[in-house]
Parts: sequence; C-alpha cells; structure tokens
Amino acid sequence: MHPPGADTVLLRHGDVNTKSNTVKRYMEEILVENLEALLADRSIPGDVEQRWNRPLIHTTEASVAEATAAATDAFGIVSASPALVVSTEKDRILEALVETARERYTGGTFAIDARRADKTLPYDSEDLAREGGTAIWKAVEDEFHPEVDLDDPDITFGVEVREEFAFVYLEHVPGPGGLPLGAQEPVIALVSGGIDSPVAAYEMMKRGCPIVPAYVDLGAYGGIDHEARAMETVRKLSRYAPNFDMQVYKIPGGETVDLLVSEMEQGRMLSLRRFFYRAAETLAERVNANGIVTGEAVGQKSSQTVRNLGVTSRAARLPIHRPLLTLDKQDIVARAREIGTYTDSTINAGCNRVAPDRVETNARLEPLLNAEPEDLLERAEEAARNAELVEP
Ligand SMILES: Nc1ncnc2c1ncn2[C@@H]1O[C@H](COP(=O)(O)OP(=O)(O)OP(=O)(O)O)[C@@H](O)[C@H]1O
Repeated sequence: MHPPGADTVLLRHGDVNTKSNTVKRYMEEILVENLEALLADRSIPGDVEQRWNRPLIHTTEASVAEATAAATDAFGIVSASPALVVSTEKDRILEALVETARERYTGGTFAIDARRADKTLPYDSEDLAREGGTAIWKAVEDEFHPEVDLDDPDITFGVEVREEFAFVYLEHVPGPGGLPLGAQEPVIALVSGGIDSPVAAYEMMKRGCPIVPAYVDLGAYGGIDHEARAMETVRKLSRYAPNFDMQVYKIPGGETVDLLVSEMEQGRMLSLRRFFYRAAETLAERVNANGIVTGEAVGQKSSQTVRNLGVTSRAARLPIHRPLLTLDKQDIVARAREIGTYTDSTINAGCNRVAPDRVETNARLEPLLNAEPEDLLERAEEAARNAELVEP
C-alpha cells in the first residue's frame, strides 16, 4: 500500500553502508546498474537515481508497486518503500500525512515513524511525530475511533526527511539484503535441478557473486527431465540477474558415471562428487571463476557426512562454498519457495539413481583412491574442457 500520488521508491541498503566511502560508491554504482536492468527486463518505467545511502527510483504511481517488487529482488537492497515526495517544509509534510490518512486509513491503531537526516531543519523527528499524529487524528476522527499504538500499530505512517526532500510512505517491503550482484568475483555453481543447489547458488548471488552455472550430464542416469529441471531452475535464478550471463556449462559425465556404477560399489557416490568438484575447478580456470558452490548440508545425505565432505573436497584446490551447510531441510525448502525455485515433484533421476544399496558414510581417502578409476580426475578435467555452453 502506498500514499496517494506516490511515484518514487525509496531504497535502503545494509551491508553496503558498512564499507569505506570509496568501496561504498563503487558498490552503489553496481547496485544502480542492477536496478536499472531489473526495471528494463520487466518493462517497468523508471529512472534510478544514485543517492548517498538512499537510492531512488522515479516512476509513475501506476508502476510504483511493480517497481518496488523489482527493487526488492535486487541483491543489496534491505527494504523499499513506495513513497510520496514533498518538500521539507513541516506544513507540507503534515498535509501529505493528512491526505494519506484520508485515503488509506480504515480504522484501528496507528503510529508515525519519523526520521530526519538533515539536522539543520527547524523541527525534529519528535515534532513531526507529535504534530503529525494530531493532524491525522483530526482528519479521521469524524469517521473512525483512531487510537495510537507505538508498539504494534495496524498502520504506520513513515516520514523520512532528507536534505532536499521528505518522503511519506506506509510500508517497508523487505529485500534480500546482502551485496549488489557483481560486487564479488564469480563462482561456479553446480546445479542439479534439485531443491538445494538453486538455493545455494542464490545465497552466493546474494553476497554479490555472479554464478557460472554448471550441470553435469549423467547420461542414462540423468535424462532429459533431469536436465530440463536444472535448466528451469537456472532460468528462475536468472530473473534476479537480467544483466548477467547465465548460460549453463553442460559437462559430459555419462561415460564416467557408467564406469563408476560398473566398477565401484560403496564409494561410488564419493568418487562421483570428486569428479564434480574437479570438473568444476577446471571450468573455473577456463572462465576465471574463484570458487565452487554446491547445495550440500552436513549429514543431509550419506555423501555429506563431515568425514565424507572432508575426503571428497580433497579433489579440488579451489574453495568449495556450501552456504546451506548448517541448514535443516525444511528451512531450505522454505527458502526455495521464497525465491521461486521450489519444485514439489520428485523424479527418479540423477544422483539418487546412481547411489548403491550400501552407502559409504565413513570414507577414508586412501582406500577410496585405490577403489576408484585411476584416471577419474583426468576424466573430470577433460569433461570440463569439453563442456558446451547451453541456453537455460
Ligand atoms: N548432475 C549434477 N550436475 C551438477 N551438480 C550436481 C549434480 N548433481 C548434484 N550436484 C551438486 O552436488 C550437490 C549434492 O548433490 P546431491 O544430489 O547429493 O544432494 P542434494 O542435497 O539433494 O542436492 P540438490 O537438491 O541440489 O540435488 C548438489 O547440491 C549440487 O550442487
């Protein structure tokens, strides 16, 4: 809900504010580019203005809700408020509060949340809260029984007074927080189309890392549905990053999977992980990426016991980032729903089909190396060199 006449979106960032001025300016520039790309991608009219601490989107009242929704998909944005912009004169602000209350207040408790960045003005935020509260009260008391509740109001009238303008708004729509996408170096995201890996990729994007998606084609153990699902999740992630290339590297792994299934029993899932990591590392060298991200979480699967993660991780020298490491499955599912990558049907394909009846939970490196094909890692390197780029 926004005040009548609201045609501006007031944006707040969080971690960007903790940076030195030079870094902050750099990150704000990236943020503005990303916001512009999100608006353009969704055909929402609007100009983004880079402002110290509070970027703004100037749009139309008809598009202000859509612009707010797009802005709260931008990594780095903590919250956004569709706002009416008025001059910093106190009377003009009170008038805007009254107009907003007349149009939007429908009874119940209310509060005013007033902030003033410009300390040279002849009034302070307490004056605004007190006089604004009285003005709203008078404007609606004939029709309703207004009541002030500062702790848990039904409606909050926000006022933020900055150097040149004051903003009046009714909501703080939460954004993802984090850092603007592109503020960090890219990482290879191993995506399987399951529930976990898209969430893990999203979490790295949230910290500013562009992702280079990589899907390992498991041959007969994967199949067209498996691949289609992986591509679908990348498409969903790309909605958050319209100005970043999200083509998928498809790494051929079918022959190696067949070999692992025919030659190994207990440790085969671990050797398959080693194949993934080494292939991802080789791809990282090829595309100048600086890490690998997976959707693994401690103990979620037998290949994800701490011992097994320790053993399999030795296949790569690059760091393997596991942003879901300590999350419970239900939290990951909730996150997947929030970001739109959740899929509720399961297909019997991918790693589940490769898993042997008796799984290894307590691997040791030496016996695993002795059991797996001698050229496993060379195969992974070659597969990564042969990876083809496909449109998700
Ligand atoms: N075919 C694949 N291509 C690329 N990466 C994969 C593939 N299969 C698995 N991975 C990566 O390995 C991780 C562990 O896979 P696994 O199937 O054991 O676990 P998971 O927790 O069920 O993951 P997901 O839900 O993402 O499939 C995945 O999160 C993903 O990062």
